[in-house]
Amino acid sequence: MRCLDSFGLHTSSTPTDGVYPQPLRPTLAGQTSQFITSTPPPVAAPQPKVPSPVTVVEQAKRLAAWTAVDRHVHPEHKVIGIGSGSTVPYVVERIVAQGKAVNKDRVFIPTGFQSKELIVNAKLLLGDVDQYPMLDVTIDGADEVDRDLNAIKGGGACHLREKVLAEAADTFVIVADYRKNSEVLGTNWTKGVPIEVAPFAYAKVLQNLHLIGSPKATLRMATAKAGPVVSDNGNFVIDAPFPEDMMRDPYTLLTRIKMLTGVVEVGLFCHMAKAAYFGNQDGSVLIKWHDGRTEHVDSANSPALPLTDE
Ligand SMILES: O=C[C@H](O)[C@H](O)[C@H](O)COP(=O)(O)O
Repeated sequence: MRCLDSFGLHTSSTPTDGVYPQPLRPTLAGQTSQFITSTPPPVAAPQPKVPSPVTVVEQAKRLAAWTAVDRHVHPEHKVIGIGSGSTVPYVVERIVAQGKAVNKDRVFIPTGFQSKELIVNAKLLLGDVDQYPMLDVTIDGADEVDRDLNAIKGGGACHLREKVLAEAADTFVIVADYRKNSEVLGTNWTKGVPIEVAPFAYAKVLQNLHLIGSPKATLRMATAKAGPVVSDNGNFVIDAPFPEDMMRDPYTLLTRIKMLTGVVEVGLFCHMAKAAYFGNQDGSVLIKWHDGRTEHVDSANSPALPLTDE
């Protein structure tokens, strides 16, 4: 059943005063209680199950992913790139739903450890980009996308492989929830541009970044390990926030950072995506195309989704 209309509009299930009857207090035998002698208070109707904010975001991710797969992963596509992050599992979910027959002679290329696990666990055929350097389509998430479809990627430190697979694909498509849709990069994603660096060069690159306009650039530290985050390629990651005027021209910024010796790859994806799909809170999907067109798929035409707490 499609029931997306209540998406996110009522997010609290905490009873408010007056909604639920007060509990009856135990009474001594023979003693009269106001609750027993007076008319019982009205009993509130059962509350509909409403999604928590987390579920609304997850449903938005899933809507974007499913819609993008429906439109861009066709039966004739045999080599498919699978990106990284929390939106991509829904991409794999929808591809699996296309059926065993269509998937049996497809090969799936991961952008890192996480997507490799997704592919293997879904019992899809795993390949690598050195065997398949030309992909039909790559679908991936993003940390933020601007009005020209430039994207910040690398919040999960996967942007080197992600960029290789995006560039190797005939079609590169971004899937995300509504929070990632911006006019200018750096508006919502304020942690900075992820920059993968050769470990021995990190201090020198940090100095360079401070000088070119990111005084707060820092080495990304691990949270469940002492020391820095180490990428799937054995490198370190720097997060470099830049002022808005520099973020307004991400391609120039990308080329400046990439010229710093020791930088392996920059999490700015400029002029790469053909389309970006954003799942919205109301169950609709906004599609931004590379040529500036936008398209709005309303909830009635979006793929049907179960609205359950997951
Ligand atoms: O390195 C990680 C990737 O660039 C992800 O695609 C990006 O962080 C978006 O992830 P999510 O879908 O979890 O927001």
